[in-house]
Amino acid sequence: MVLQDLGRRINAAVSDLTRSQNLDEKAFDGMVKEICNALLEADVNVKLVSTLRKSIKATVNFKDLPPAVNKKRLIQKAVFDELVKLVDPHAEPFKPKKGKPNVIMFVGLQGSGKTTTCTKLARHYQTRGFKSCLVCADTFRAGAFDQLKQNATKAKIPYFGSLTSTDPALVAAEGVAKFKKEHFEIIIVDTSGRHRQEKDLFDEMTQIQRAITPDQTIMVLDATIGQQAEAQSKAFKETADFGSIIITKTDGHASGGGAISAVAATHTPIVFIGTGEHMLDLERFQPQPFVSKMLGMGDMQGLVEHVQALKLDQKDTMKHIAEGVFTVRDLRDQLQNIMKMGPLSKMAGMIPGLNQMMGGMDDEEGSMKMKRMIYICDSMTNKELDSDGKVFVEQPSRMTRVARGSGTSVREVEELLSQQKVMAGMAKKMGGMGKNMARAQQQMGGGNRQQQMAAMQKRMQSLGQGGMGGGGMPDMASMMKMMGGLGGGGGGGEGGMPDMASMMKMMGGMGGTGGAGGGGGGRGGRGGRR
Ligand SMILES: Nc1nc2c(ncn2[C@@H]2O[C@H](COP(=O)(O)OP(=O)(O)OP(=O)(O)O)[C@@H](O)[C@H]2O)c(=O)[nH]1
Repeated sequence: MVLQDLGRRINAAVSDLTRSQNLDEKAFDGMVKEICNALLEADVNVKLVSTLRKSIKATVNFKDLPPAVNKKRLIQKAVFDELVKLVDPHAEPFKPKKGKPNVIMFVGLQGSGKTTTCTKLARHYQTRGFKSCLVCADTFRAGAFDQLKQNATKAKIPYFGSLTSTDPALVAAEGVAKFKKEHFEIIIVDTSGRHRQEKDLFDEMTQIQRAITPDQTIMVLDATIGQQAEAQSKAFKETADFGSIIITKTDGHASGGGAISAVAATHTPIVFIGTGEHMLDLERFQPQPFVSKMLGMGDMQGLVEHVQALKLDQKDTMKHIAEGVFTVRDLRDQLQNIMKMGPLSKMAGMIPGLNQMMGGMDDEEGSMKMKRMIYICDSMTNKELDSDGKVFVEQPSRMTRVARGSGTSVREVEELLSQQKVMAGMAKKMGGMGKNMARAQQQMGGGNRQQQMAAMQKRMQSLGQGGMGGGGMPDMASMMKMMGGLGGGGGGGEGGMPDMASMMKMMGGMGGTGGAGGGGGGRGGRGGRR
């Protein structure tokens, strides 16, 4: 996404300055200029850029800086804070209430991604325990109801609409009344769009609004519309007075700055951003984590939320690990969990520094590698799956059978068993930790969450030094679970940072770029035949 390019440019400008020997006012001015150019090229409104420039200069106030002050940190912080201010409307976003109907109406131009986003949002709330449903009040575009129906069915969300009615306000009112009666908590109403804002569209919007009196109106803005975003959102604001914005298609090649400027123009919070066409491609928007991610500093809070929302099934694996066991089936379950998380490149954006590290790592290659590993597991018997893998040492001919059955090679089966052995070695050590969990918790309990996280990281690190050194298969999901439990209030990139070295090692082993055999280093790693 181009916002990442923007982040990279800003980062480079700050890093160049802070690395240079001559940190004088001229160099500082040059950095501010480069940041402003990058923002302007990303379509951020010129007035906003000018304000940002003045604020950075005023905060740093280069002339009056006493020599003892750590200029580098001050400059970095000023740039970060000003970028956060740029996307922070200082308005509280709407929070739906449990146990009562929350009617949410969507508005936006045709093709902005309304229908897709309605379903994503309904699913988002559904997974968080809200009884959610969808109403299609788009009677303008033929096929709109069908599209909503298809999306809703896929996401298992109840829906309402009409193939015959031509009165959107009536359909909306009927749908909302029906779902209120059925005690739905989130009722999302999709409305029609037009190619441009025109009188008919705005009349229709006000009629629907009057008919359903929504608790929240959300405007959907396409990130690709650039500078027009500001005028468009102002026009919608005057008519429909929306309370939140969702920016879609931030995964594309859009500059995105126009949409960001709309926040400032309307003093309205962005609540979510669309990051792809898939149902799960919706991320909660918060100014600090957003800027962190844009600058390549990661978004740990987003990552934890993403993983929690997936509701990964890992009860058995966690129990096994606590007992010091890790079976072939556990490995299979972990592979499945990792595949659910979405493309590695997306996850990498949330993990500080990982994007740069990933370099040429290819999503498709990594995912194909994992799929083949799952095929291997699926060709095993239940007894083999629930074993510690030693059965294959006792009966090597089974490896050939499994390879044949899964359409893979004996080498790949060996690699998988090596991974499992590495993980089993780790589990054995963690088993001790499980037994001593009460004591460990007591040890960690005194501190705050960040201290708890640090304690846990230390544990992971000490385990990782032995077991994962050889490019062992990741236990990413368990790691995430630990982070989920500990890092809830992380505050984005600056909050609880995970142990990046371990994380990257884990991710590195996953990419399928040659290291899967686990041949090197670690005590638990070995690539050879058992
Ligand atoms: N890449 C990407 N595509 C998206 C995103 N959100 C929506 N889309 C795509 O944008 C296109 C238009 O989305 P719709 O949901 O049909 O748009 P709409 O605003 O409902 O359109 P009307 O019903 O005609 O008003 C579809 O192909 C979606 O898959 C996103 O975040 N990223």
